[in-house]
Amino acid sequence: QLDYRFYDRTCPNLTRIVRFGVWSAILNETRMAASLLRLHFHDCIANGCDGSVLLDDTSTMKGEKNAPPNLNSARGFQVIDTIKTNVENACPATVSCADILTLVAREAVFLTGGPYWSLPLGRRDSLTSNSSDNQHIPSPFEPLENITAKFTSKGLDMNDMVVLSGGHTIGFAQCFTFKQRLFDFDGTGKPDPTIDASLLANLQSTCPNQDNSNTNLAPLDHVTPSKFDNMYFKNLVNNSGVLGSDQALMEDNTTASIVIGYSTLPLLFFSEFGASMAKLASVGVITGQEGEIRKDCKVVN
Ligand code: HEM
Ligand SMILES: [Ca+2]
Repeated sequence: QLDYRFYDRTCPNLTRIVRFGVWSAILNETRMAASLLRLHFHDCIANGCDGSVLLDDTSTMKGEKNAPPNLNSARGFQVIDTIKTNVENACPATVSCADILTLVAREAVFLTGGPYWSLPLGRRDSLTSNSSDNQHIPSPFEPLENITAKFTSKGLDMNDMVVLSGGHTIGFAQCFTFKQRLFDFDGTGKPDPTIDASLLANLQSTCPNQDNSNTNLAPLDHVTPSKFDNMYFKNLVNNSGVLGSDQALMEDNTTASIVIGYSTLPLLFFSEFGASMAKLASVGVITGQEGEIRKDCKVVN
C-alpha cells in the first residue's frame, strides 16, 4: 500500500525540505547523520516504522523514547522536529512523521557518502508507543543467534542483518557498550584476545577501567568514522570491530563470508545496503486510514 508517488501532488518539495534539514543538521554536527540513521532503525524494529520512537512519554504512556536502549542514547529528535515544522509549513497535515524519519535516514546516509535508494511512502503515525517494544532492538551483549532471530522475526534475513550492520560505518558508541571486551572478556579478567592490539590500546585509553568512563565515546569505525563507506567490514576482517556483536559476525562462517564480500566490494555493499534499508523501512508500517498524520512528532494529535 506504500506508493512511490504518494506525496507527488500533495507535497512536491518534500524530498528537498528533508534534504536541506538533514544537510543543515550534519553541517552543525557530523555525528548527527549516524544518530538519525539509528533512530530510524530503532523506530522500525520496535513496532514497525510508525514514528513510535518519536513520542514523548505521558502520564499514561511509557514509550520507546525513554526506555533502554534509547534512554540517554538515541539522538536527533530536535532535528526531526525542525524538519517536521518546515514540512508542515509547506504541506500542512499531510506528511507523517514516520515517512519523514524514513526519508531522513536515506538523506543521512547519502550526505555522508553512502548510497541512495528509492522509497515508497504513505506510512501513517502510531497513536501509541510502548517501552516493551524495545525488547526487539538487538543488544551488543547478546549472541549472534539471538540478534539474527530478532531480524528474522521482522522479515529481515541474515544478509539484511549483515549489510545493515554496515550502518556502524558511521557514528559512536558509549564505552559501556563494549568495555567488558577491553578488560574482562567473558569473566577472564583479560581483554578479548581477538581484538587488534593497537585498537585495544586506543579503546583502553578512551575507556579506562573505571565507572566514570562509561559514557565516553569511541567511533564504531575507528578509521573513517564520519564517512559512509565499507570500512566497517574491512575493520571486522582485521579484528577491529568495536562492539562484541559486530566482531561476532566473523565467528560464523555464513556471516563471515558476507562480511568478506562487502570488505572487498564497496559497490555491492552500497547496492545491497539500499535494498535492505528499503526492506527495513517497510517493516510493520501502517497505511490507509490506520493511525494518523501527527501534527507534532512528539505527541499524538
Ligand atoms: C545488528 C545489531 C545491532 C546492534 C547490537 C547495535 C548496537 C548499537 C550500539 C550498542 C550502539 C551504541 C549506542 C550507545 O553507545 O549509546 C549503536 C550505535 C549505532 N547504531 Fe547500531 N546496532 C545494531 C544494528 C544497527 C543497524 C541495523 C543500524 C542502521 C542501519 C545501526 C546504526 C547505528 C548507528 C549509526 C550508530 C551510531 C549512533 C550515533 O552515533 O549516535 N545499528 N548500535
Ligand atoms: Ca566509515
